[in-house]
Amino acid sequence: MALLPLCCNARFKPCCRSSSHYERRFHFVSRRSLRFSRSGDVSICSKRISHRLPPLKSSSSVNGFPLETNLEHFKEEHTVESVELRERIRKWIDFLRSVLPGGSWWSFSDEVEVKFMAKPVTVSRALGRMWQLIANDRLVIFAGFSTLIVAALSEISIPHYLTASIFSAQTREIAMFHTNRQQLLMICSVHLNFSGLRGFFFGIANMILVKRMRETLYSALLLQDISFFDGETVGDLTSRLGSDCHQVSRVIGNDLNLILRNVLQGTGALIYLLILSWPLGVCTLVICCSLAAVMTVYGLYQKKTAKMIQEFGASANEVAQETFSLMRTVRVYGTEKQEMKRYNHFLDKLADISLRQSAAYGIWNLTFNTLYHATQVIAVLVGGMYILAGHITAEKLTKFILYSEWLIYSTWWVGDNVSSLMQSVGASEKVFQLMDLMPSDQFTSKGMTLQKLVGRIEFVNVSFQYPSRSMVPVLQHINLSVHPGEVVALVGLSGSGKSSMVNLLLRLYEPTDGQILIDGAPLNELDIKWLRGKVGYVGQEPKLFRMDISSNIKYGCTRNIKQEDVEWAAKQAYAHDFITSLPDGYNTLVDNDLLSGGQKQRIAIARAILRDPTILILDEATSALDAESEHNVKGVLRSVRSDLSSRRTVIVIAHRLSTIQAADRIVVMDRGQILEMGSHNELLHKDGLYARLTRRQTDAVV
Ligand SMILES: Nc1ncnc2c1ncn2[C@@H]1O[C@H](COP(=O)(O)OP(=O)(O)OP(=O)(O)O)[C@@H](O)[C@H]1O
Repeated sequence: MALLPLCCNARFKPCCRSSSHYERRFHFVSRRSLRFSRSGDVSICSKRISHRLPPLKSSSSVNGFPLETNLEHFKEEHTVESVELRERIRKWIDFLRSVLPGGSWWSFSDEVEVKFMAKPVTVSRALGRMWQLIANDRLVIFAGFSTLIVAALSEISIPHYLTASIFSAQTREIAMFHTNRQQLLMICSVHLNFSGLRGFFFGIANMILVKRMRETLYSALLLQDISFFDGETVGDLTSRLGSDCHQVSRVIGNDLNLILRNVLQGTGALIYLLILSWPLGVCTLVICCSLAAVMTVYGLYQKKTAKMIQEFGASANEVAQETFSLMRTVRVYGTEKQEMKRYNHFLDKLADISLRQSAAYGIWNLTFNTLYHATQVIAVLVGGMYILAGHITAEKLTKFILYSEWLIYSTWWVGDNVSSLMQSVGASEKVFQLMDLMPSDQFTSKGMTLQKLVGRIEFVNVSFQYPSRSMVPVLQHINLSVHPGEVVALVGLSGSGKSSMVNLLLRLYEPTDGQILIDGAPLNELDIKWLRGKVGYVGQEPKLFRMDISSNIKYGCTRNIKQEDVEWAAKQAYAHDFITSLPDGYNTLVDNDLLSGGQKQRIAIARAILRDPTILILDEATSALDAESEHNVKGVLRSVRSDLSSRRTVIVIAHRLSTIQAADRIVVMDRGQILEMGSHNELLHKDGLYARLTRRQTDAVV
């Protein structure tokens, strides 16, 4: 029985230690004399031993050990074995008790580390939501259900005509036999055609539903605040979009379709049975009701397990996604086994739940078969007596047995499909909860646009902390004014809040206090889409999209862009030469891993330049460039400044202080506050943090 070790792991932690563990402890008691037997360190079992042992007396000896001590030792060993045996038996009894219906083995409550459980959704609400999604294509659904009704009713008539044909042949009623045979053929062909159509329409309905669900969920996720993504993992979200949406979509195409078919056929069979013989019909109905009661319990259990499987599946997915995306780090640090262990942790959880799910399925099957055979036994016993008494014919009893089988199988199918429906509803909870998330204010409110953006930026007493770490102040009372066309550099130690200032400027987060003004207008009152169209941004580790280089450079640019414009921007970013040296030039499909960090940065810089932004933000944009490229990109900054017609405000963050010496103003930050401000020479003269950092970098180079 493989069940026991699993159950021990899961539920009997205090008892599940290996026998060698106990052996070690008991030997410890016997060897170190009774002095230690009452210490707190020794378990209940060892205390029991200590009560039974008589005091030590030393008279004669064998092999240098006192004889009585050896005898005592033997007794102790013997007692230890019997205690161990009793302990094992107790464990087994506990286990058997726990696996009885309602026992603790079936419950998941305390051992599940589900990260995020959504609010429970009722079946009617889930169906209502699905109907909303598919309502525009209701014709397909109506066609599906209409063909289903015809197919189900024609199928349920088949046993009647089949039996009638056989018995009319047996009684040599030739005319009746031909009529029955023709009707049977007609009914069979109606059933075949309509069940084909039913499959077709429900297949289409399924496809439409899964597409709508994914569209709706994807767009709901895309419109969330950036802080939402701080709290969710990519693996979890892709799992909702992938397997969960697929599972939920089964509701209409599979579960409802089959439930309705079987309900129709079961009802038809029951009516027919009651007409044939009402006492036998009532017996079968009672059995079906018992089956339905067991099924309800089973269905609810399945719903619960489905939710857990969904959560743990998503967690496993998350681990795999993270490992694959960091494969180079994993390989270099040789942590394959560690990653396997992390993944296995969730696989074990899944296996544990699946084990209980399978056990529940086994019990359900056993119950079903018992009840099913009970109907046959009752039909043969009672029906046989009715035949002997001449109340019914053999033909009627045959029809009865066929239809009672049909009824019981329909009930079974309904149960199976209801439990599958419950699983789908379980999977729908998180999907619907994510779908119901309100889009970020930035997308719902229409802000104002300015006639012309000149690029004045003001931080007025801005304080900020990230929503995911609301206790840690990241920026405190920042006051900074950047003039149009000015190049301002932000420097400071790592974690001092430079990127956070840029995040606020891009309105990826909202300040917790104070406000940011752009050309004198509060940032949160401006149309953010319009503003972002006028801002160029190059981040610390630019990630490129899996499309060709031209498309990557054009990405997000709303103007009509020609190839010459793309090449111009690439030349400005000193990317043209390396792009043209690639076999497919600008048509090269970008794969993040096949380009160097510096090359990716140059493409990202070209993308920012192509937008011709009024405000250009460079966050460590040249960190991966070699000295020559960096010098050239600095040239781009200089040319931006000297070309009066295209003056733009530039905010640049750099750790390499040589990069920003030419900036108009350097802002030195420390622990979320502005410490110093001025030109390179002024700050050197001040001999503060900036001068210290510059000296350190110069020393490091020397
Ligand atoms: N998304 C986030 N959620 C919570 N805390 C964050 C987040 N991003 C940054 N932080 C925290 O905010 C603080 C400031 O980070 P920030 O990235 O602004 O520093 P920085 O000066 O740009 O550092 P670096 O020079 O290393 O890029 C750090 O303590 C960091 O841990």
